[in-house]
Amino acid sequence: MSEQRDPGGKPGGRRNAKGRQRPERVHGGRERSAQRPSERNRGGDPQRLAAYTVLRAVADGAYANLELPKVLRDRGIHGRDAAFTTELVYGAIRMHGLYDPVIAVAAGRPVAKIDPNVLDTLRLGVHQLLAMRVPTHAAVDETVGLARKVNGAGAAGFVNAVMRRVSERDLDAWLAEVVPTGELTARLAVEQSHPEWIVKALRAALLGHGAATPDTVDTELTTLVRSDNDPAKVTLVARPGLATVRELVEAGATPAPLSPVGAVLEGGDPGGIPAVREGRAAVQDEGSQLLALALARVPVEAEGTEQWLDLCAGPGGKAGLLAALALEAGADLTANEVSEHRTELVRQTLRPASKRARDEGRSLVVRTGDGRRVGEDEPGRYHRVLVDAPCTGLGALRRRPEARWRRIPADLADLGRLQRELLASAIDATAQGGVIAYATCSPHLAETTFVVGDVTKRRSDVELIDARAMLSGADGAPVAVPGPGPTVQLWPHLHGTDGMFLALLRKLA
Ligand SMILES: C[S@@+](CC[C@H](N)C(=O)[O-])C[C@H]1O[C@@H](n2cnc3c(N)ncnc32)[C@H](O)[C@@H]1O
Repeated sequence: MSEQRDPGGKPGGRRNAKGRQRPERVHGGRERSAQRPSERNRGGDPQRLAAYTVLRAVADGAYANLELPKVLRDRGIHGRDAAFTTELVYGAIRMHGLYDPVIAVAAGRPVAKIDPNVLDTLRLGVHQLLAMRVPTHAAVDETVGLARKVNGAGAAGFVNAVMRRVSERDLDAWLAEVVPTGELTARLAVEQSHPEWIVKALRAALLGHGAATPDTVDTELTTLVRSDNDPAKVTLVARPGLATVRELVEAGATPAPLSPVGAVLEGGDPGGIPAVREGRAAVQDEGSQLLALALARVPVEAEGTEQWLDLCAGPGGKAGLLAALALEAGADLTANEVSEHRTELVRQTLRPASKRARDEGRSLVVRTGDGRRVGEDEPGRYHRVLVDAPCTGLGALRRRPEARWRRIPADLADLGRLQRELLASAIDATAQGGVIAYATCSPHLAETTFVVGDVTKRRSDVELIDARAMLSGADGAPVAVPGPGPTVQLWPHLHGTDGMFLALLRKLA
């Protein structure tokens, strides 16, 4: 959980020289306003109102990472105020697996019996009380003000009572109250706010990928699920031949710890960097960069121009890097995507590379199509094929706050079928001696080693190669990956990347 100060404070209150809100009275160590909540701050402040709006949109199916920037832009919320709103939104969504039991105790009723609109207001308030450095009086008063505006006067009284009860204890005391005793997975599910099936799946994945032993798994699992609640750093990729890491460093970033084409932006808007604005560089997780680089590094002998294929390319992050690498290598790239909308996003991403491809007489094709048909339609045509398969995204939970609550175990069955079909099609589409990279942003065994094992055991025209040997860090040294190989699993708590999986397969006769 991160700490973020309240930038706004209470409208109309006394302020110190730095513009900070001054408490009217200090009461038993807690700051309290002299007015009753019903008389104070009747409207809620713009940041909390914006956060509430995003939470309601997410409840209706929106994605926080898409909705929040829109709301911030529409309401003219910038700088520290935008950072405060972001922390409210991400924290309240991520952590409601912990906050809901707290709210239930404080309200004296299960959260299922609380109006969902009011519950979202309370989640925002509880996040301020238990995880942010917002003074108690401001957290209570502003949440009551927000409730009055968006939930009505009756609800505001209830919100006031619940907030006051929550504010009577600190985080440790609430953890002692609501975290169950017993199995670690059940404890972590509440303490670190994850559905328990995900905690169990991550435990199995740590063991199955060789990142933990039965002796170390409890410690590794605790660190891993904690890291899902830490905001991911903004990592940039300098697409080779179009931008350089140096250019990004000169714009304020620092070289990334792992990826030779990566840079970390500690603060500020990536869109303010010319290379990013022009599509020569982009925001991209370091793990994704390492995977695309690994596929490009595998030795392949091809007659004529190498043909590269990104089978599931939307929205185009890896295709953007692969296109730049293909141009550097004198290869052609086809980027395929089943959804028309996402194909358009790939097209936009590849615009700078497409221009260069045209200038150099290279082919860079972006098209819409079902990847499951490509093997049959274009057998043996490609020399390097990426299958960045649709998956549960359990390795990227820190980026998508609502994802953990949307996924259900049943998703694995449908995804597993699609993943197997896409991988089989990719193998069919690969020329003899060519290489296939199967990747997911999930470490779940059912989407990673089980898929690769099932597909490879049914066919004799493919063999696994050591993906670890193709993973080279910023200094040229191998990236340390736990486990016996030949597949690679990256971990947020070990590598600071998304939890990306990579298997490399060589096509035989
Ligand atoms: C994990 S995402 C790929 C991310 C992408 N490689 C990137 O780095 O931006 C998986 C993509 O597969 C697409 N997809 C799903 N089913 C597909 C199919 N049958 N054929 C091709 N693409 C498919 C999804 O629409 C989604 O865009």
